[in-house]
Parts: sequence; structure tokens; C-alpha cells
Amino acid sequence: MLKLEKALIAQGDFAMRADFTLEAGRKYAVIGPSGAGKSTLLSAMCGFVPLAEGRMVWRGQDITDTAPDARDMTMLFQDNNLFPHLTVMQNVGLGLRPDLRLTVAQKQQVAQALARVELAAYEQSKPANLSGGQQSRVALARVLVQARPVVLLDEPFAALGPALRNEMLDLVQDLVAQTGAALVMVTHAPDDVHRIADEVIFVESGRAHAPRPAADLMENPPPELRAYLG
Ligand SMILES: Nc1ncnc2c1ncn2[C@@H]1O[C@H](COP(=O)(O)OP(=O)(O)OP(=O)(O)O)[C@@H](O)[C@H]1O
Repeated sequence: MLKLEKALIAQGDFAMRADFTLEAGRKYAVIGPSGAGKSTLLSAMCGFVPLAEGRMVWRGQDITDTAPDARDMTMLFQDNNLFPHLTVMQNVGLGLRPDLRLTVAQKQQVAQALARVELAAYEQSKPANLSGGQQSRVALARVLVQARPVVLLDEPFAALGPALRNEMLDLVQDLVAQTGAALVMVTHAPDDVHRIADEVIFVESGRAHAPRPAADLMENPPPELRAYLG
């Protein structure tokens, strides 16, 4: 579905290679040492970092030079990317229309997404008045309204405690199960991998390895992965 063909992803002095295909409806964890290039890989997939070599192909179409907002993907960044001066409802509405001129139907969609993440009562609140977990749920609601077929999450819940983090992961699983989206999630936590991932993309030494079934890989890690897991 989404293919990285002999891709070279470069940023400053850093470069990494990737050559694999992601399938619809699968959940991928991206793991690897700090600075190995996990965030860079996601940024390249959604078009914020151009490929230095190779191609990206989406459902048979070359999207190597397609702008980020024209790709069928949505990315949730580490800091949730909420705008402090906008209400919760407006922050979610941005997922549908950047100018926030929402139709009645779109406003309903936003309200439904907020209800799904149990934030219906906070539509008019500003992000600063919400807890960390609630802010994460606003960001998730924005991902939800976009309903794109590829969802990229870059360590979205790193700041949350274990219980809330698991709650968020379960919510993410529900969302992608409903829309049939492929999920690509960067994480440092092996528990997250066990909880959510079908497959693992291990990133190290300038390479994003092709996805491998999560259970198999975590039970029998190759030496580099074993060293990383400790
Ligand atoms: N904007 C940039 N310009 C130049 N180099 C960058 C830029 N962003 C990141 N890098 C470099 O790219 C490499 C990969 O960084 P990246 O953030 O993708 O790693 P990571 O695996 O996500 O790390 P972490 O787990 O610490 O978040 C690092 O060496 C980093 O210094």
C-alpha cells in the first residue's frame, strides 16, 4: 500500500536507508536507539523530509514529490501540536479545514470525535486548562476526524503515566480498527510493542529495517535489537 523503494532519507549530516512496504490495516511499531532516525522516517513518510534518493509509492502512485497536505496521511507529533489560543473544538476542527470555516456537518463530525475521546464537556476549553492526558485525547480526536488511511504517531504518549498511556493505546487501536487505517507508531517502550503492534520496524545504523512480525522479533531479537532492548 505504502512503499518506500530504495529510499535514502537525509537530514543534515544524517542519512538512512529504507526499502519496504506497509500494508493497509496493519499496526507497525518503530523502535530503535535515540537518534537512530525514527522521527526522521515518519517525517519522510508524510513528506516533511524529502527523499534524497529512491521513490515513495502510495496505492501504485508515485508520491515522492507530493506535498504533505496532499498525502493520505496524518501525523501526530511528540508535543501533540495543539494551538494554545484555540479552543478544543477549533483544534480538532483544524483537521478538517485549516481556515476553520466548518459546515454544520463538519461541526457535528468534530463533536462526535470529541465524544469518542470522552471530551464532549470540554469543547470550549483551551488546551492549557486540560491535563496532559486530555490534551493527548484532543490530538487524537483531530486524527480521528481526518480519517486518513495512514496514521503516523511519533511517541505520542511518552509524557503520560502507564495507566493513561495504555488507555490511549487502546483508544488508538479502536480508531484504526474502525477506519481500517495503517498505524505507524514510534515508541521506546517494549510494552507498547506487545500491546499494539503487529509488526516492528527496527531502526539502527542508518537503516530502517523491513517490518517483521512483532511477537517473533521480540521473542527472538537479532543481536542489535537485543543490545537495544537491554
Ligand atoms: N532538522 C534536522 N536537521 C539536521 N539533522 C537533524 C534534524 N533533525 C534530526 N536530525 C538528526 O537526524 C538524526 C535522527 O534524528 P531523529 O530525531 O529522527 O532520531 P530518533 O530515532 O527519532 O531519536 P529519539 O528517539 O531521540 O527521538 C539525529 O542524528 C539528529 O541529530
